[in-house]
Parts: sequence; C-alpha cells; structure tokens
Amino acid sequence: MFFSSKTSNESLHHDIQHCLAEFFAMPIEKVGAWFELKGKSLTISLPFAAQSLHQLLKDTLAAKLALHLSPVKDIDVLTNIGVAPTLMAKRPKIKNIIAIASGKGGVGKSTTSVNLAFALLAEGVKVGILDADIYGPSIPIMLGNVDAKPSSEDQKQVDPIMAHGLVASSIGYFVPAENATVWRGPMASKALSQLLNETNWPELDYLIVDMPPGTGDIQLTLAQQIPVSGAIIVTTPQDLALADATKGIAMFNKVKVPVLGLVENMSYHICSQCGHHEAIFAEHGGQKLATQYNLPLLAQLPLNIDIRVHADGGIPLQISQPTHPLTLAYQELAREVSKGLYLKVTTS
Ligand SMILES: Nc1ncnc2c1ncn2[C@@H]1O[C@H](COP(=O)(O)OP(=O)(O)OP(=O)(O)O)[C@@H](O)[C@H]1O
Repeated sequence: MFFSSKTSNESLHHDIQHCLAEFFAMPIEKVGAWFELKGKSLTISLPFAAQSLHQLLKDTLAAKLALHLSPVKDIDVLTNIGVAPTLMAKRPKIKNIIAIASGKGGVGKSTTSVNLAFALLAEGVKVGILDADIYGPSIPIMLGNVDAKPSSEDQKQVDPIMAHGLVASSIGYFVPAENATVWRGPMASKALSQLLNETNWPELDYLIVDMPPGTGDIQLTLAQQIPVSGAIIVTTPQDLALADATKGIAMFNKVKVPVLGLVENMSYHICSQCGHHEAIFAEHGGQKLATQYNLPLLAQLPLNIDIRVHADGGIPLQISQPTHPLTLAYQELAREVSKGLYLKVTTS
C-alpha cells in the first residue's frame, strides 16, 4: 500500500470539502464544518435549505469518493439552519425572521412572500408566515383560508392557522379587512407586535414577514419592532418601481437590517398560449439596481397567469403543481435566500 491511512483520510477529507464547495459554489473554508466522517459513514449537515438537491449531492459525492482506497459506504444529508444575528432580542422558537418589503404597492410582495414560504418548506425547513400588511392583508386569500378563525387555549397566546404545512398569522383572521384599513400608525404597529408576540409559533427555521408596501414611518417603525435577520426587496423593472425600491434599501440600511437581495417580479411576460417571452416593462432594471447597491438579484420572475391564478385563488402553485417551472424557480429563490442568510451569519 502506497498511502498511510492518515494520508488517505486526509485526501478523503480534502475531496469531500472540494466537492461540497464546488457543488454549492461556496468558499472552501466554509464547508469544513458541514460534515462528519465516522468510519465509512459520511453525514453532511447543510446550514441552508436545499432538500431538492440532497439526492444529487449524494450521487455526486458517491461518484467522487468511489475512487478512494477506503470508499465511503453511507452518505446522509441533513439540514441544520443556524441563527442569524439581530439587533433586537430574538423571539424564542423562531430562528430567523425575513422581511419581504417593497417600495411600492402592487409589485407582488405578498405573492412572493407566500411562494417563497412554500418553496422553503419544499426545501426541507420549518416555515411560518406573518402578514404584516395590516392595511391590506392578502395572505388569507392567498392561502385559501379567509374564513379560518384562530383559537386560543389559554386566552393569552393564539394558535397560528395551518395551511398546507405552513403556519400563518394575519390580522385578516381577526378583523374584517375594511376595519383594519382605518387604523392609524400606532394601532397598526401595536397589531403587528401582537401578531408576532402573541401567536403560539412552533419551532421555526424561518418566519417570513410580508411587510406593508412603502417605506414611510409605519414601515420604519415595523422594521424596528421585530428582530429581522434579513430583508428582501421586491420590485418590478420599471424606473418608478426601482426608485421606490432604492428607498426600501435605504430604510433597511438605516435600521441596520442586512438586505439579502432583490427579487424582480413581472420581469417579462410569458404568453400562456405560445410560451413566447416578452419584456413588456423595461429590461435589466433589477440587475442595474442590484449592481449599484452590490446586492444579489435573487430571482427574476415572469408576469404569468399561473402565478396570478394560484395566488388569488388560494391554491398555492407549490402544492398543486410541484413540478411547474415557476414552482422550481421559487425553489431556486428559496435556496438562494437561505444560502444568502447563512453567508451573512458567517461573515458578520
Ligand atoms: N409574477 C406575477 N404574474 C402574474 N400576476 C402576479 C405576479 N405577481 C403578482 N401578481 C398578481 O398581482 C396582484 C398584486 O400582487 P400582490 O398582492 O402580491 O402585490 P403586493 O405588492 O403585495 O400588493 P400590496 O401593495 O397591495 O400589498 C395580485 O393579483 C397577484 O396575483
């Protein structure tokens, strides 16, 4: 035998590290802590959501390591999401809160929040959604459960509503939408604190918070009231929307919440008849903004009838059409968001 067992073990570790770094396009120094090799069993604990890639990762590792003198026999891939730092004290049980914001109304912030939440769930993590859009709560509509009524065992904490594996809370479950629209700023912020603090959340890796549109005082207060780990700005490609998205970035910078990136929604139109792609708004707007602020452009999602029908019809795309190209696009977004937050955790 040419190699001592130490050398062959070192080369095995080296190959595992290289394979993980290459597979996830991560710096090699990050991946060393993700795996444990015990005899011939390899356990990978991924610090971000990527369940749809676990099998491919196993196959890739198995092929790479098969050439070793003492090959690995079992490969197990697990998910172990870390806790990103926040300025405010964390909520017990909730590892990370991600705020979804937009400078402007109607750009698809709630649609993105719901699809991202389901996509994270599909990527193997525990997810909740909090509808902070106090003035126009649309999450109950998008989850198809407007008539659901939260219950409470102790009259102090309210149980969240379950929808297709997602836990949700929204002012829309408590008061009719027309009553909420007349609330003033302090009432709206109090309602959000109550929704966050008095909901009996189970253990969650991520709580997605659908913020009210805009970047005014209310949004600023809300962003300061909850321990947000990272924010995502949703925009459409037109100049006006992008100018508002800029204000959103500035708002989160002001409250020292890291912006994880931008989502460009309604980037282009896909014709439902012939599948033709057409840029009906301006092109490259999201990319320009991302470059200007050195932020990742996390996704470019089309204006597509399936997104609208599923969002407004309360039957999530992820649940009813798990292999739809847009379902997969949202899953890619979910993996990017989770990876982005992990990178923020490890570099801050
Ligand atoms: N990519 C898309 N393709 C087609 N329709 C979309 C897309 N994104 C959102 N929509 C539709 O656009 C409308 C507005 O979306 P949504 O409610 O998510 O926007 P919003 O930014 O949260 O709005 P608000 O400012 O009222 O909170 C909805 O009818 C939704 O179904």
